[in-house]
Amino acid sequence: MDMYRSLEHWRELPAKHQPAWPDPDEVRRAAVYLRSMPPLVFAGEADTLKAEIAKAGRGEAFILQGGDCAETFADSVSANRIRAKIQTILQMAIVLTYGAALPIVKIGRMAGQYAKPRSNPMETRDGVELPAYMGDAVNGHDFTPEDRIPDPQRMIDAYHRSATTLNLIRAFTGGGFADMSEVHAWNKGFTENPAYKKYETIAADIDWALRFMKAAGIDSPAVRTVDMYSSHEALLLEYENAMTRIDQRTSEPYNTSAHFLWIGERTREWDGAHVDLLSRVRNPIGVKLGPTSTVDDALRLMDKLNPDGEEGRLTFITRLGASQIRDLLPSLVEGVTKDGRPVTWVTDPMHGNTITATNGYKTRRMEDVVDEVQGFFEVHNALGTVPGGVHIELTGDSVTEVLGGSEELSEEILSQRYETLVDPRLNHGQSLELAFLVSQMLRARTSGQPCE
Ligand SMILES: O=C[C@H](O)[C@H](O)COP(=O)(O)O
Ligand SMILES: C=C(OP(=O)(O)O)C(=O)O
Ligand SMILES: [Mn+2]
Repeated sequence: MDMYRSLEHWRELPAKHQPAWPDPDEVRRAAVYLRSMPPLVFAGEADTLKAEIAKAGRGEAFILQGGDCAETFADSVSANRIRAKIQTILQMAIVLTYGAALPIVKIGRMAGQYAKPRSNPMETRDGVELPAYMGDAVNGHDFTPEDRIPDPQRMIDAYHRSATTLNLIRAFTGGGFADMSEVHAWNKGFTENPAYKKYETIAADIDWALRFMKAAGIDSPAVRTVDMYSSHEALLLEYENAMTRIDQRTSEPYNTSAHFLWIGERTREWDGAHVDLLSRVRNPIGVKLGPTSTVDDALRLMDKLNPDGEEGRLTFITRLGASQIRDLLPSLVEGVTKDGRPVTWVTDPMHGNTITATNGYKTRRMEDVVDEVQGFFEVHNALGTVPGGVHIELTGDSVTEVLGGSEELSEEILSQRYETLVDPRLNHGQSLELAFLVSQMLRARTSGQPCE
């Protein structure tokens, strides 16, 4: 099969969770437009990220991937909200760097996280049935036929909004905003909140380390700028296909919509369209593995997505749930390790821990999130394998969507600022708290001391 034909092979395979676009001609026109537009990322950047992910797989770096469950077009015009998210990720990264004594690979669920698979394709309210909200790249959230009917023009909007968000990410992370001392100063502000005072000692230690670096004249560009990569779930096949281009350097296909793409738990069939589409591009790729995943599934995915065992190419993002990770993860890791082809293991402690509060809100408990990460470390430490990173749904704002944490967010408070359109996100404080806790787990691992 020639390359151009093989890139379209996914069209012959079963494809789950695709919108019921009313007019196929409009979809084709949108795809033609997208194909005519410039790439959002450069293939060389995806290669650099692949090398970073390879390091995380070997235990020489640690991945922090975070952002909204579903980005929205409304938020994409708010520089403040985007900046708050970037700031949160940078603040978390500095804490993790200190704990791990390793570089942190920063990947946003940003600049393209606009499409969502839903449990039910339809939503019914007061006897009226409409298509479920599938993310701003597909339809609108308002419960009206005008909003909910999938509109291919939205894929074009998603492209433009991804471009402006990515531009802001590049500007902030390269333009002085990411200066380590600045970022650390924000963290000191965080530990001034009485709820988070217990992390003051670590913040003071980081402060001391930074002063030492300054005194010793360590002032490389790495202290003032950071690399931050973009990622999203590669759900919309027409969009991802249109953004797939041949790299002029290597003559290989790359998905140029983001540096890192992942395949969701609901579309990860090894013989399905999503796996086929991503099997043909050279970006680093992730696959979510939920509680029903078997070793056989993992091996088939490796055969399809990384047959030659290229380091950094394939990341398994497990999302097993706090109550199951200690039972389910060991056999998956053992089976994959026995195969010998490398993968990078990342934990998503969000999606296996979703619950419904007694007042009906879709939420998660911070203690479950922390426990799943703890279980992830325990399993890898016991097996002698490498916990390569964390994948978190978060925002930089003070929303009230996840229960618990040191600010003890309760069910009654959820309604105050419940703003997510799909899944509950850690707020700014909860995200930083998680970073402090994971930093302690990383430090315990590096130093060989048990975590308190
Ligand atoms: O983000 C993940 C899924 O898209 C989301 O959890 C699905 O949510 P639903 O069960 O409300 O459809
Ligand atoms: C859809 C998501 O997760 P999963 O595929 O793990 O359910 C997500 O990451 O928002
Ligand atoms: Mn989600």
